[in-house]
Amino acid sequence: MAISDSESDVSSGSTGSEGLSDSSQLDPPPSSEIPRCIANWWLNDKLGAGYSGSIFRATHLHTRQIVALKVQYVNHECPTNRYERHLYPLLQGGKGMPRLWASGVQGEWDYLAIDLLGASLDSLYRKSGKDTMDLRSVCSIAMQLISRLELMHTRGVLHRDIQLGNCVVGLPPNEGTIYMIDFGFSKRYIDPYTNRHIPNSNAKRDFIGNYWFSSVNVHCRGRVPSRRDDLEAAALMLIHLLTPRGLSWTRNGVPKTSEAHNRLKAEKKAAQPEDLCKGMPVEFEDFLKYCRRLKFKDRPDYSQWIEHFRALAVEEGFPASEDFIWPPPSIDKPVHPPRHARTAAVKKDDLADILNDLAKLNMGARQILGDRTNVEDVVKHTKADAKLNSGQRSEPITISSGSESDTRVNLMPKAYQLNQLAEQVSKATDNPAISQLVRQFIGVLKINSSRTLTREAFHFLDKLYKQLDDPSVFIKAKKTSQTRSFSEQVPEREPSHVKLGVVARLRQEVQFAPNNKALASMVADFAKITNKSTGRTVTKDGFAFLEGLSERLKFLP
Ligand SMILES: Nc1ncnc2c1ncn2[C@@H]1O[C@H](COP(=O)(O)OP(=O)(O)OP(=O)(O)O)[C@@H](O)[C@H]1O
Repeated sequence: MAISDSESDVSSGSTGSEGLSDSSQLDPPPSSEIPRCIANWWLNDKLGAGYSGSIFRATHLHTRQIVALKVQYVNHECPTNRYERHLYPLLQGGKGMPRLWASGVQGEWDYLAIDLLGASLDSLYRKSGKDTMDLRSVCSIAMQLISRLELMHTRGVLHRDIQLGNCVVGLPPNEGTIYMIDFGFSKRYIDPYTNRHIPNSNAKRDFIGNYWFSSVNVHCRGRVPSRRDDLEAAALMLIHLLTPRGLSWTRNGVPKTSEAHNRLKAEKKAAQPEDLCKGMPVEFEDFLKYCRRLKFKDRPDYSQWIEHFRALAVEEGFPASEDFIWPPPSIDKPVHPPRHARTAAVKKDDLADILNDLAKLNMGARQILGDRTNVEDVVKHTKADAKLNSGQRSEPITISSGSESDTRVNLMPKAYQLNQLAEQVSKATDNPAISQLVRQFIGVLKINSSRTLTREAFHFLDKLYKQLDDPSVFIKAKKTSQTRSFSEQVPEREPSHVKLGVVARLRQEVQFAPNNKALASMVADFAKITNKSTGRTVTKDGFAFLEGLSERLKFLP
């Protein structure tokens, strides 16, 4: 933890200054090293150290009980033990909350004796050497972390410093449980006397939290933290774990100057959920957006999100249990087969192929990929493996095996997204907006479940078709096209085997479409052909067509 924004000697990225004494008024530093024995606790090995103190494995001299002893110089400028000893009693007995066995001050040393726990997620993840964490582990962390926050919030307490280093696993037999630690920045948000929520305020306040995951509202806008901000921090932490090399603003270490801190804040503030979550299952983007939509005093719907992440794990072929299993079992051998042939993100090989296909589209000097840092990274990593596929027939990427009815519950987030996009596209009044919506549509298709066109996806295409087909919608905002649905147009009788040929042609032609009406007719052809094919699968050519459509819309008046 750091006392001011410009402190640099911290590794966790935590920082705070609210309610802390000015360093110029501090008592002199401790006259001696930490003793081997504090109160009745014999200090063994050091487990970790933070800005304000050190943690030791310690043994009780009489009972032989072993605990983690958090030791702090009593007049430290950031006296977090003093705050934590008042917070722990509120959290006792909850799953994943360490027990406080004793606390006090002896001589110059303030100590807390708490349950001895295992490694932090930060250290487990670092030691794994991987540049992303596996999806099953991230789903487990999501379920447990949201549950822990629900418990803390139900007891009237905000954590305010959610980060990997503050989530630790239990020791056997509790190694599947994730515990919250470090309540040094925690605060009651329910006034114990009035039982009311703390008030909001527009006055700028000192930042308390950590650089990596504190919410945009708290970190970048100086707002008062509430339940939504703990949840947003959890969302950012989960997204960080699934992003190759982590969120971009975490890659340069803790900012050493206030200029560097301002740059970090600007980067965090500008990062949109859809960009941060490219290539991830849609639940993560949905979750971040949900947290950001919450109002200051809103109670988050914890159980809904726990169930979304459980459903995601199950769809991936993993157990529904939230237990954290580390190291993760091989992803080649899920406990039961996935209900869909589905991966968390676009497979690296597929992605390289799709991007190669796109690169071959004649778009002149225009940059097709824009600023898609994550995608570029993945492409860089797969460069060696990427096959040039010129002249190859386009193959379906994946085929759905389940019927729509037996997957409806698990596909709720996808269906919801698609319905929202359909709604938005029917109200869009210019081509750049439609282009953006098509891009989002592609994102939802690629990352959620099998890449089939579901009923909701057809609904979106239908609305898109209508909007493109009727130029009058652009004259008066909010007018919705009266064009008939493409499914009502004269049906074509093409055998399913022509699909690949038609979509490949569409993909080529879309870049030269002279106007929206021509694009509308292409959308109708694409939807009809895909509807007729077995499994209604979107092929690589299909995705290239949609990408080309989105690009073309940017340049048509
Ligand atoms: N109960 C515990 N059992 C085992 N290890 C622990 C325990 N509590 C903390 N640790 C270890 O010590 C590290 C620091 O703990 P903690 O975050 O509570 O201290 P801090 O001084 O508040 O740190 P920071 O300044 O990083 O916030 C943790 O990341 C963890 O590795």
